[in-house]
Amino acid sequence: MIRYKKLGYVVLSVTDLNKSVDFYENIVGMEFVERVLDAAYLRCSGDHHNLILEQGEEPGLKRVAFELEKADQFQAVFDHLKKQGVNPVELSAEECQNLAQGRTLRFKDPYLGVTYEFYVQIMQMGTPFVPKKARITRLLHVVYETNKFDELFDFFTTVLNFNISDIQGRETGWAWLRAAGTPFHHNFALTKGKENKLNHLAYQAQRVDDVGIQVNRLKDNNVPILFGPGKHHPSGSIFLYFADPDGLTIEYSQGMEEFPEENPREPRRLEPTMHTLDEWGGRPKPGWGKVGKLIKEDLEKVNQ
Ligand SMILES: CC(C)C(=O)/C=C/C(C(=O)O)=C(/O)C(=O)O
Ligand SMILES: [Fe+2]
Repeated sequence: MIRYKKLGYVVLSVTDLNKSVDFYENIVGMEFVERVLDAAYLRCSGDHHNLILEQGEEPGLKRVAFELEKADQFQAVFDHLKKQGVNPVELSAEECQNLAQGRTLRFKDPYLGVTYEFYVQIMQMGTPFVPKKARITRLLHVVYETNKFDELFDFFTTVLNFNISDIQGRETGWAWLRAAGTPFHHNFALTKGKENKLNHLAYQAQRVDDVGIQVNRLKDNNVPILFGPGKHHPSGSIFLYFADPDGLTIEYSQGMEEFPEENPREPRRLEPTMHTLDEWGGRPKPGWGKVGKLIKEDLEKVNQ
């Protein structure tokens, strides 16, 4: 079965590339690596990229990329996805080189048509990532709102080998999932909704101080705070949500629960209360999770 090293990066479509590069570098705290035509690569680790921003018509999520645990698993994963009828496409050596990655495959989930990418051996930069602003340590998770909750839940847990960390039942369904091999409470989460859209992206903040520092940086730069600081009951993390230049919801998350590989705790069914949402009693602003199209990519263009 598939095992993962981490959630590696996402590709976002943004309406003003220059403005968004400035935001993700100087407000979120990533490091700009390079720009190739209408795409900008940024990092928050030793990897060549942990975020690709692409100039687009509307803001949204174009691709979610996971690094596989080991390079020698690539072919078995490709064959597994093919057997599951997911129709993976392997990128050409030239495409992979352009992406500064090793072997790379892409496929679409059969329900929302979002593009997923599994890759190995991303280029390691010559110098370590040194946070200039708040100490962010990784891209932590992606959360969708979807009206295909049950289908996606099954797809991630049975086909893609994601473990269930917690669920929240009934109409406000939530599921927090972790890719097999990774320790964090969730690197992917789903919430039931009327639409199919990106709810938010989260970066891990190293210390509580980094959340506090970010509150003041957002205020000093007139960046809208959408929710928090607060404390999420599911992962126990302290959170702070804010809007990027297009209104996409970005989260700083500190102190997320980590699961051991051996004998992890059982998933819980959490009560759908405001306490689950924020143990400190806060409420999200109307803009929270509002903006973020799930943008379908044309996989036929891969390798053209
Ligand atoms: C908004 C829901 C109900 C919630 O509680 C979210 C929890 C967490 C967490 O516990 O870390 C998230 O970060 C999340 O779902 O993204
Ligand atoms: Fe989150």
